[in-house]
Amino acid sequence: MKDGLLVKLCGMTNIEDIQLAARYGADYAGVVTEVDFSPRSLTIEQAETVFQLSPLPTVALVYNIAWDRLVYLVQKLQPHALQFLGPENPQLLSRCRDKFHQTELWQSIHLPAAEVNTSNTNISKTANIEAVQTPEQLNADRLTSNNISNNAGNSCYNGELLSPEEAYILKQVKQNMLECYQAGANVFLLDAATKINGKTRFGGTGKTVNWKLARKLIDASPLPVFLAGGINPANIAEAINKVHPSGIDLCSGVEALPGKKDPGKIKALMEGVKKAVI
Ligand SMILES: O=C(O)c1ccccc1NCC(=O)[C@H](O)[C@H](O)COP(=O)(O)O
Repeated sequence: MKDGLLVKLCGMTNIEDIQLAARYGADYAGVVTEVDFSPRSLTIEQAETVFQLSPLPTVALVYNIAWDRLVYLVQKLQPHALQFLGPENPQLLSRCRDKFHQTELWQSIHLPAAEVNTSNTNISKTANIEAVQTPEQLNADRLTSNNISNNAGNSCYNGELLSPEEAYILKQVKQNMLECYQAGANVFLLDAATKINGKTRFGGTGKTVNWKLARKLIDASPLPVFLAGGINPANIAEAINKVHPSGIDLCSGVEALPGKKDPGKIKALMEGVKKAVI
């Protein structure tokens, strides 16, 4: 990875937007690939030209993709990195580590959206998953009130008081990050999971995460961590200064409409980055 604060602009659907991002100094272009719940998703076939022509290192974002299709994706698109949007899956990371030697493995780590009041009652209304059935959804499961209620009592981390719910999430997420690191992950991205229209969304939500938790996870992480979730030109400097990430990752905050970037917003964002890191 490069030195300095890194910028990944995500949800790219066309080469013009990636060229624009490169001109303004972004470091990575993220393309959501075969994710049916994203309005910005491209099929592998649609993404081919974008990956071939990209002036920036590309990150292919996937969710619950079949193994054969993933192998095909890597052969066809040859991304710089694969980013797994699904809940942490050390077995999958290990399998990819063994198979794809040239490809970095990036893992999204989901936290509740910041405006979610993490009291038991509200968590069950907003971040709880109504049908937690598969092992892949364990990440979402850890946000549920049942889990949290077993961990009552305030905890203190680095002198700062955390609510019982925050302390619970911190402990669980640190453990998951450790397992992913041991399985071969190269980068983590902290992003918001939130319910929109009754469905839990694992990214592209425009919602910020709990920055206090994010900072603590970054301080404890053995790997570089990007901060994602609801970052935009107006809050970028504060995000960098408060959270100290290795990089930032954003999508909707620099869009004119879903899937189309806004040059003015990208320019304003990159100016904010420069101001914050000087
Ligand atoms: O961008 C999407 O449409 C998307 C949908 C589902 C999962 C992930 C998605 N994007 C992944 C990203 O890396 C985004 O940059 C990240 O989630 C932050 O999005 P935003 O809050 O809109 O900046």
